[in-house]
Amino acid sequence: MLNFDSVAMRYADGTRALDGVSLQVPAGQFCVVLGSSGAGKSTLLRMANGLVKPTQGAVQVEGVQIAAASLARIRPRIGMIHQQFNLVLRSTVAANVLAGALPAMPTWRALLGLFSDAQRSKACALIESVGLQEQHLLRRVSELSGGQQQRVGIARAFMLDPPLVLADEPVASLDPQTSHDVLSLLRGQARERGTTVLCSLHQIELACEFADRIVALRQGAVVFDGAPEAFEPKVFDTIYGRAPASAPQPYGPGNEPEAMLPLHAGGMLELAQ
Ligand SMILES: Nc1ncnc2c1ncn2[C@@H]1O[C@H](COP(=O)(O)OP(=O)(O)OP(=O)(O)O)[C@@H](O)[C@H]1O
Repeated sequence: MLNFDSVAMRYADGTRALDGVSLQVPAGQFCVVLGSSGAGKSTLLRMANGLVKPTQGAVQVEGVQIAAASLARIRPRIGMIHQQFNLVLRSTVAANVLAGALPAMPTWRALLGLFSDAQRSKACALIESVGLQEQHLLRRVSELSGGQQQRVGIARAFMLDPPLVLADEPVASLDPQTSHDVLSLLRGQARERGTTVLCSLHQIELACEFADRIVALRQGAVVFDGAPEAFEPKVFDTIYGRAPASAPQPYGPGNEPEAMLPLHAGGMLELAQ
């Protein structure tokens, strides 16, 4: 579904954000990119929808290489969920969710806001499926809590039934309980549709609870790639330079990850110093 082929990113000021990252995310996988601030998570996710062009290597979505010429074809196949929600605060919940359909609409219809009945019905169904009630439909987004706003963001991301969703620290600005609820919702929506998700997070506990696979970055390089239960305190130390506050909860019986692709037994890569 998503392939990063030896990608590197060196920004104009010389910052090396990514350094030779190779990663293949198969269809249907919930893959969490974990790392401390500045590790390169956002850069990696932004490469996957063409917002950042790698200075080395290439990215393919569904086998199509991301390039200026292919972006119009690829973008409607990717749903985006943002840390700061990126909603139009003065607009209603319904209008924000409908905006998720814009990338696939002819420009003139998009400009006039000419959504079809099918699109309106779909938006209503999505709003309900993310746990918002009918009375929320015409409420301004600015009146909602952070957790409710991110539910709107999730509904918008699924409006075109994209096979791939990129979630860039979707719970970074939410409290722990709301973070858990929102990630659970995202995971449920993705599982229901077989959607592939690449999601960046800071919180190891959430990564271990919801990911099929964890890819940990440190200083732009992959230092771990494997199943949550293989994520040992040693790896945590490598990423964050300290021990976890509480031991991550591994998957238990009946809650095994569906798909995982450790690079080799145990999923450990050489640990960067
Ligand atoms: N446009 C830019 N120009 C220069 N340097 C940048 C740019 N964007 C990001 N960087 C740098 O690249 C490195 C990786 O940044 P990135 O935002 O990808 O990390 P991150 O893991 O997402 O961090 P955070 O968790 O704080 O969002 C950092 O050192 C950052 O300062």
